[in-house]
Amino acid sequence: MSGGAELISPFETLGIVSCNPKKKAFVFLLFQVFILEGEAPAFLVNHLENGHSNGVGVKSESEITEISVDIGDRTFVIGGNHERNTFSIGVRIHDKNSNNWFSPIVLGTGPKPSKGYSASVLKQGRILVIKKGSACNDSIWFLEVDSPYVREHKKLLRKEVVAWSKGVRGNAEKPIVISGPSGVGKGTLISMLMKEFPSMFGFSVSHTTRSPRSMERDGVHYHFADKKVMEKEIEDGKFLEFASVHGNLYGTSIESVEVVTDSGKRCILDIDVQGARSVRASSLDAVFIFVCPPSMKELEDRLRARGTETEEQIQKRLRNAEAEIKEGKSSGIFGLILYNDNLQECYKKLKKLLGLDGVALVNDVEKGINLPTKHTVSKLEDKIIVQETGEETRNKVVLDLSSLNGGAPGRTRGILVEAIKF
Ligand SMILES: Nc1ncnc2c1ncn2[C@@H]1O[C@H](COP(=O)(O)OP(=O)(O)OP(=O)(O)O)[C@@H](O)[C@H]1O
Ligand SMILES: Nc1nc2c(ncn2[C@@H]2O[C@H](COP(=O)(O)O)[C@@H](O)[C@H]2O)c(=O)[nH]1
Repeated sequence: MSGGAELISPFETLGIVSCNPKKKAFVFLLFQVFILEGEAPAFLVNHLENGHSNGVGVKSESEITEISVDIGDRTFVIGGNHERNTFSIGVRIHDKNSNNWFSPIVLGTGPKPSKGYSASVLKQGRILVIKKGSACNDSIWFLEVDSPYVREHKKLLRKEVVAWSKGVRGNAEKPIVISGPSGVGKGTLISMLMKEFPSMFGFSVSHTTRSPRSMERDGVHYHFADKKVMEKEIEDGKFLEFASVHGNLYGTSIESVEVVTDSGKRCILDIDVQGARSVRASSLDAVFIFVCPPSMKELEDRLRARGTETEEQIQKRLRNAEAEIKEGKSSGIFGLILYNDNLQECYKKLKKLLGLDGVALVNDVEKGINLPTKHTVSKLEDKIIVQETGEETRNKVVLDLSSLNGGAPGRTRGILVEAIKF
């Protein structure tokens, strides 16, 4: 698994030549902009006249529930079924000055439609959206309307942009990115780590357009993907990084990382140097490790002995390896460099680098507190008070948002939850 500078990419077939995968994703997004232009507003301004209080209003009609949030001259209308999208709730913007409606470009994966929402406007251009009646791990969401990530994309796309990010309680350990030339032993080292520490580490299952090897299983080693489907998902902002490696498309979906992190495990990514560069430029705060072979001869021997590639593919991988080793050592992407000569020695060093020689890593993920289905929401500085409604109860859940970190295109972490029962 690995790749150096690969010349052919799926984007070049579209006449787009850029080395930066992020830029390529933006170009795809630009196509979306053209599709959105000229769309008629799907509902009317007077929808907003119902139930506004403190800048947040709720409209509920049988199966349609939407919430409107005022920020300055704009109203963000979240929810409803105007997008006819069963995968993620819709977002519309009403500009009060021009009385115009916009369908913004919506980045990231948002919550699935629900029968009710509450919302609260936060600092840093974020709206907290609570899905009523959802499981605790799916109830807290953030719609970024003026965060640094959104502003960057607005500038690039010259269009209205909003971005979803799922809220996660507590903080998980930093993900680990492992790169190195094909055949150096990345997969072997990762397997050893996962075998020895199964409850501590989880593997980010990448997508690839290459064909499965005989022992590889879909969803375990890779998500084996159709090229067009994968390109569409990249276009939809679902990938943290992607790259053309040894002639195939590979990528890490945001979901793949989050599935691992949500389970309270530390996520390991096995990706090439181009991918590592993109992750480094993203909001994912990770540890970067580069694995070097003792020599090119030894690398070639390992690739041949593995017996998974044709002679032509081996030659291609070896050619790419030279550039990749050079970049891995000199680019400054990788804070840690490991030589995999003797496997057991290298594994010992890896464990030491990760602080596993004696010290146990504990993930501080709070579990088990559900938000009440029927509630009101109020804000007190950095705390959100979710007050259960009903005749008999005064139970509250307090969400402390003072240590939020992360955000779109990944999760928003650091939510501290306290239940107060009466
Ligand atoms: N230190 C080592 N000494 C000898 N053989 C090794 C060593 N480390 C790994 N190998 C062997 O080298 C081969 C390649 O290892 P592995 O598949 O883990 O590489 P990789 O870096 O994950 O490659 P790719 O990027 O192509 O997936 C395997 O057959 C593995 O058993
Ligand atoms: N940029 C990314 N590179 C990836 C990803 N998943 C794997 N890889 C790298 O591809 C090569 C080849 O892998 P192989 O399984 O075909 O031998 C290897 O260097 C991997 O590190 C990914 O999601 N993104």
